[in-house]
Amino acid sequence: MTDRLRLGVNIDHVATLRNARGGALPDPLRAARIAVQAGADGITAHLREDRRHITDADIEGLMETLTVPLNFEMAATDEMQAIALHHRPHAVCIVPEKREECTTEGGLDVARDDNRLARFIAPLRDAGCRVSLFIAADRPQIETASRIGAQVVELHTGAYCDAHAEGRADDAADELARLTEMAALAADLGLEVHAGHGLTYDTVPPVAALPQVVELNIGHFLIGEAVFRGLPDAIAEMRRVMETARRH
Ligand SMILES: CC(=O)[C@@H](O)[C@H](O)COP(=O)(O)O
Ligand SMILES: NCC(=O)COP(=O)(O)O
Repeated sequence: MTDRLRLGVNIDHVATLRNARGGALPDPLRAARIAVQAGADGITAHLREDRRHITDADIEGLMETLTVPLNFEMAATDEMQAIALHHRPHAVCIVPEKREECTTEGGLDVARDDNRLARFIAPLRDAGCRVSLFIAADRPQIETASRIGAQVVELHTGAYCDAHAEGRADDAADELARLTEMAALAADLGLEVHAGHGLTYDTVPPVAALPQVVELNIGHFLIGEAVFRGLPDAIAEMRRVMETARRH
């Protein structure tokens, strides 16, 4: 298998660090530029409703300066829809959000909220954005995503990564089997398949090796790793690990 797997670098946590002190540093836009120079195919940024990391000004700056596609992550709210329709980023990835959560805890419940989400994504598609739904690797979610007109699904890899990190090898294997089966189902239904959340150098290889997966979005680990080895090197190593897994 030789198809190049795209890497989207999520810069949320550069903004987390900036916001810890207020002010302008470290600058997420600079991180985005460096990520692109280091081999990122796209930039991902999540404008949370509480603006805990990425801000409206960050999104505006990314739209003005990015030379690669922006994957704009947002909740399915009227406020976020208006922002997306104003900027018209390359991709809009709709994610579930709970204000009190530490990070995105699960996938969007597309199966239960199908009618509302169908109405919600239609204008985004009409505006030329690729609509992606961030979902668990679960058959009803994937079938509904396809039925309501999403072009892309991003499979949540958090449960797999958590099981791996906690040494629950059997659970990690089960989660990986689920990702494998559901990536195939999504592709069969004509959906473009992405994956992400919590991926590291250790957990990325089997996900990168899934032939249906064409894009990985990775952030928290890379920004953490950048503290020790620098952002270009952290990203270059991720590319190397992904490409090695893809070749085998
Ligand atoms: C949707 C997703 O998995 C992440 O891209 C998202 O950005 C997570 O939110 P935090 O970055 O706030 O943890
Ligand atoms: N959608 C997943 C993403 O953008 C990155 O998630 P993480 O690597 O920050 O956990």
